[in-house]
Amino acid sequence: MLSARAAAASQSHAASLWKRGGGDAGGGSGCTSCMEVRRRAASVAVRAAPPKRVEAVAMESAAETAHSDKEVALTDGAADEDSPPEPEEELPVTPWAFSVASGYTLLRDPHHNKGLAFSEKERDAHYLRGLLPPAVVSQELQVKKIMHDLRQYKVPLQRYVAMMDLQERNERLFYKLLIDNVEELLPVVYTPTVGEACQKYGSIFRRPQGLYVSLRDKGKVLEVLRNWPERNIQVIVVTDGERILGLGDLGCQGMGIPVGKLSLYTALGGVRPSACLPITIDVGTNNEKLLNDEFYIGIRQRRATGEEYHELMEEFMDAVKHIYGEKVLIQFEDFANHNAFDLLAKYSKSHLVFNDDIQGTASVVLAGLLSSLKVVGGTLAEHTYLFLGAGEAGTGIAELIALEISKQTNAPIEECRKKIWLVDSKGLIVNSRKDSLQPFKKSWAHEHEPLTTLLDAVESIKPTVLIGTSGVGRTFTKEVVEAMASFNERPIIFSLSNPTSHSECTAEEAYNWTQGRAVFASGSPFDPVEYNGKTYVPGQSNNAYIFPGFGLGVVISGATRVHEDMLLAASETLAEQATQENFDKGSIFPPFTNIRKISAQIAASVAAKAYELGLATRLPRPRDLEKYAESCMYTPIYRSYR
Ligand SMILES: O=C([O-])CC(=O)C(=O)O
Ligand SMILES: [Mg+2]
Repeated sequence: MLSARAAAASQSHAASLWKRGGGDAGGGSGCTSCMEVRRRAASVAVRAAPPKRVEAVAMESAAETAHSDKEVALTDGAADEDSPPEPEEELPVTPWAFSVASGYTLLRDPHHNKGLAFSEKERDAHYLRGLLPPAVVSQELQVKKIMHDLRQYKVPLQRYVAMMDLQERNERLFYKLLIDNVEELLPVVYTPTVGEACQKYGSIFRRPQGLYVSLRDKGKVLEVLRNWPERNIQVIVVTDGERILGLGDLGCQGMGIPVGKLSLYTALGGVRPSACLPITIDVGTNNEKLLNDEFYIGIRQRRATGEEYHELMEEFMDAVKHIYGEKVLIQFEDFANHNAFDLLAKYSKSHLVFNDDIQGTASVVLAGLLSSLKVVGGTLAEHTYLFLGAGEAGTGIAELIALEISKQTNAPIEECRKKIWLVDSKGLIVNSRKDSLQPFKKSWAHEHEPLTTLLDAVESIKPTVLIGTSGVGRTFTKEVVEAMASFNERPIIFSLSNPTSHSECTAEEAYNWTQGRAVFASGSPFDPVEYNGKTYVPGQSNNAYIFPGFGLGVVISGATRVHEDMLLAASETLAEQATQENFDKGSIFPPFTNIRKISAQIAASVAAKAYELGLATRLPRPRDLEKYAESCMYTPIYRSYR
């Protein structure tokens, strides 16, 4: 947040622009400090406004400053000390004029709108009198009303659309609702409903919620990024839409995923909404259905590949660094295997990058395994692991398990990998297949006779842990699960593919086919299951437990790179949060209701690791990192604009 002086300075900048401005809202590159003005002073580029309204902005900014909490102070500090270098070239003068967010405009500004919660005094001060019905209500009552409305919708997609509308109308209320009702609303704004939303994104599209960078923008990506109205971005989630959850290529409509992930960054991890930037890279789609869909929102061509693809990605990555500096966390999300590993390997040398599907999923599953051990006994090294699916999630998890075993036993990583077996669409990954394997699978090719089915692999390897990351539903058949139950007292079975319809088996199947003995977790949520008079509450092994806290830890420490030890630290911290009470109910994860506390703990351990590794740049190191993380978290309580 700007200091009062800076706000006033910004305001005079706004005012002078107002004098200079030509009128209409529109695109075009924005002067970066004007972007600040737009956000900080709640200005909206619409039309020239009378000077007295400009004063109202200054008052509002001052009020916001007065109410600024640590969440804001942190970003201010960051902006002062660590502002990314200003671009060297001359910035174009924006043709925009700025009016202020008061009156009617204020009601349509989602960052500041409070609807009926504007007080009498605020209504007087901000030209709202008469624009709202007389009732003044609390934020709590607004939450109650919207939850009541949402529950009237029987179709999940209608709830999703209602939530997106709320986010566009009143951002703080959206986050308050999500935080206060996290268990109920996570499946609405996130998996599974977000999957259906992406499939139908063109039809339900109302307003853009992120930035679209398409092949047509080649050579102009910097300009595209400059059009985004925020300056101090801390986290970007970017997808190219090629592997959305387990649903495959959804092209440009994958945008629902970065939008959803970033709303969890804010709700679960406390990163300010204005510091989050959802991006979709549109290089076309190979999804014929979408190419023929009249409502499709992306470019209508088959996917660009090879040099053309990588040139656009490179231009994008360079532009991000140029505009936002080195400390913006770039989360790669739902890229296809054939790009995900290469992009991560390439850009982890030059950028602060994190692949959620490889690293985030690995970290949450490792946490799930560490707490499963408290239920089934043994050490990580004493178990045998079999995966169905050898893509980003499968190999990412496998590698993190091997790393943790190596850390615990001091054995070489190659030895530790031998405890872990993977099955892909062609069968068990074995040495004799090595030549034809994609590079990221090669380290999992062990000595064994070739086997083509999962059931054969289960019967031959006799794993204690079975993990599904195949993206294909119902592949853990009754025979497979019963085989697991025949040689394990407590088989560990994780069906991780998303959304729910792609889960390798349901929670009910896992409990029924093992007579309630399975230690089960899934990627998407399942309702509690009754079996033999006992209620089982299955845990959700979803990277949503990790990435919000992980990202917060990176941001508060000013880490410049992601290191695998930071992932291990996140896993260990999450594993410590599961209690005997959770185990008794059948879950190896704590409930999402505690997630903000858990995220602060994860952030603290990730930040501590970053300091230990010399990767943190925010100095001095706060003494109590958990308290510091908590104090930095965004809260959606309304501010007073008097
Ligand atoms: O989004 C989720 O629920 C988990 C995830 O990253 C994926 O399945 O790709
Ligand atoms: Mg993903």
